[in-house]
Amino acid sequence: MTDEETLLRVDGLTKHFTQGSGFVASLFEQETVKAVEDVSFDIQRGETLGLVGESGCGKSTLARTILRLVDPTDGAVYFNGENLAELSGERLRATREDMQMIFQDPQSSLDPRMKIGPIVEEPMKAHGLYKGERESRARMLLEKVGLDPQHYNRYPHQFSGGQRQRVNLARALAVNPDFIVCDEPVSALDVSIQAQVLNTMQDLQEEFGLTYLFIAHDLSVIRHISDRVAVMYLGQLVELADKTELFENPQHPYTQALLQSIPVPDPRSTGKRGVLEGDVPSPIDPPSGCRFRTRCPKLIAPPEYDLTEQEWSAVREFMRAVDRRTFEATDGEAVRAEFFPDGTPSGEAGDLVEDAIAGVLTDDWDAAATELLDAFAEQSICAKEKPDYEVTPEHGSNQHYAACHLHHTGVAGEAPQSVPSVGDDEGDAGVAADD
Ligand SMILES: Nc1ncnc2c1ncn2[C@@H]1O[C@H](COP(=O)(O)OP(=O)(O)OP(=O)(O)O)[C@@H](O)[C@H]1O
Repeated sequence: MTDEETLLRVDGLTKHFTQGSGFVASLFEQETVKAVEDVSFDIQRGETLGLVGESGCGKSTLARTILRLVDPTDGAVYFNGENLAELSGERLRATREDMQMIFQDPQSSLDPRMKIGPIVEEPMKAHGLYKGERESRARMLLEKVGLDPQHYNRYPHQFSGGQRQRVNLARALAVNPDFIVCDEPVSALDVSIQAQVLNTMQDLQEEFGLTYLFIAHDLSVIRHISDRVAVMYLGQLVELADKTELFENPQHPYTQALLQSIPVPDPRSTGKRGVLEGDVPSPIDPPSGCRFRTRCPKLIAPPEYDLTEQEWSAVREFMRAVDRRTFEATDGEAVRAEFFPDGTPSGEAGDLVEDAIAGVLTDDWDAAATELLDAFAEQSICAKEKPDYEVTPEHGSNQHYAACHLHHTGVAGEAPQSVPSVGDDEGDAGVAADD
């Protein structure tokens, strides 16, 4: 891809929030929420980059930082090759016109006292554009987004949720932008009308040559609209690939878990769905190395113990169960039978496991968990290094980024598996087609 094709370049973008301010807060150690950490990607002209991740993983903060609604802690955003931080005056004003945003809640983003025509005209006025032709442009845009231009004088409450989001679309288009950040634009809408609004957005993209950064937590929505997909976990990008590549050949265990947790409408399917274990850690003190490692079913064994895959799997399960106190510990034999039916490992690893079993039997869960985590989890490459790998794609030729150490050449272990496709190629599972 040439620079000509790149509309937006995000380079090492980082946003930390420091809790509390003022004199009293300054007397205490301040907690820093690491909401976005070292995120980099490009968006090509005319494409839709889908950004997906669980609630709280930093999607909105990333979007707001890209648009400079909040200042970044570190990193840079280049739009049309220009560093946004270095723009001022007329260039900054013109760039702000080119970058618009649509939010999740179509109701609260529309002033209930204003008619929809003037709502659409508002950005034109704010930017001093289209004088003398604002009303005709507003009517034209209402029609383009699928509304009746005759409804120019109606109020937002006279429209359905889907129609109100269409008003928002018309307003975002008012100043003829190149780039629109869409932050969960259909999440608040009934599933039955989501596909209609998404289809309109795709039509508008083609007609107006738009580029979208499309944020959603719903993978079926992401699959419907995206050309490429970026997956975010706890403030960081974990995977980025072409849509087909990401859905058919996911390489990060977090992406795989997300895909496996999409409900499949098949009553015969009894397979265990990929429900993620444990809670998302706090962004105030995120795990070192790979932030997903504390929940990762494929955490890599520390090399020093020379465990078989089966032994490591048992140790990993036991370590997590002790940490989360998910079992009763009254009898050592019962604990061994539950976690190590083939016997505890030999050597140092086995001694550590036996120590931990003794610990939980005397109700010293914290010490047992700390010992196991320090000896095993913290010694894994997953805890020691930030993963950063390019994978050869199986579908298409675009870059496939996967932040998982299973792609490290020195790592022996189970390679990430692809998961079954979750729908047809149009990817409309869960998104109905009618307005
Ligand atoms: N102004 C702020 N001050 C402190 N922490 C914040 C602020 N804004 C966001 N955060 C924190 O940053 C993290 C990321 O939040 P963000 O809203 O970006 O996530 P998200 O993925 O968009 O979630 P959702 O889908 O629920 O909106 C969260 O832990 C959140 O509590």
